[in-house]
Amino acid sequence: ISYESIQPLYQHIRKVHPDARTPIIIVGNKADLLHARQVQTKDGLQLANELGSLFLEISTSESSHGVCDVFQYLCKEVSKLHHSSSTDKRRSSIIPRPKSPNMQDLKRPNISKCCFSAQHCKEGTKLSLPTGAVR
Ligand SMILES: Nc1nc2c(ncn2[C@@H]2O[C@H](COP(=O)(O)OP(=O)(O)OP(=O)(O)O)[C@@H](O)[C@H]2O)c(=O)[nH]1
Repeated sequence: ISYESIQPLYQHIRKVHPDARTPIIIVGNKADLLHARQVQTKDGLQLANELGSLFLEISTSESSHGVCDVFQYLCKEVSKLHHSSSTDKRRSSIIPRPKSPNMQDLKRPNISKCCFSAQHCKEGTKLSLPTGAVR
């Protein structure tokens, strides 16, 4: 089951991105199929706790909100990282950056809005986290 591949996947992500701040969220789908559940919520929460990630259970068949929450959370976390790393760079830079945007800046997508442009995602959707979720 996919639950067992989370740990090796996590190791791979950490190896490829040694920067420990890469945001990670573990998502259990098909939460509506109660009778077919193979992973208990407490096991998902425990694994997420060990890996320092967030854990969510969603059902894509019931609504798109859960999926939106996942991407909204990740977009916000990446946006925060992006913001803090550019602030760090500005602080440590000896050579001042040009004030007008260069071509690279114009080509860069606005990651903080990547979820809000999705058809079913509403700006301001609140994340509903299960009790005991980390972070
Ligand atoms: N009941 C239910 N069915 C779902 C949900 N999400 C996906 N499915 C169904 O599961 C089947 C497989 O979905 P896919 O999108 O192909 O997912 P996959 O990752 O390729 O396959 P899985 O191994 O099932 O995860 C499809 O018939 C979907 O309609 C869910 O949240 N609830």
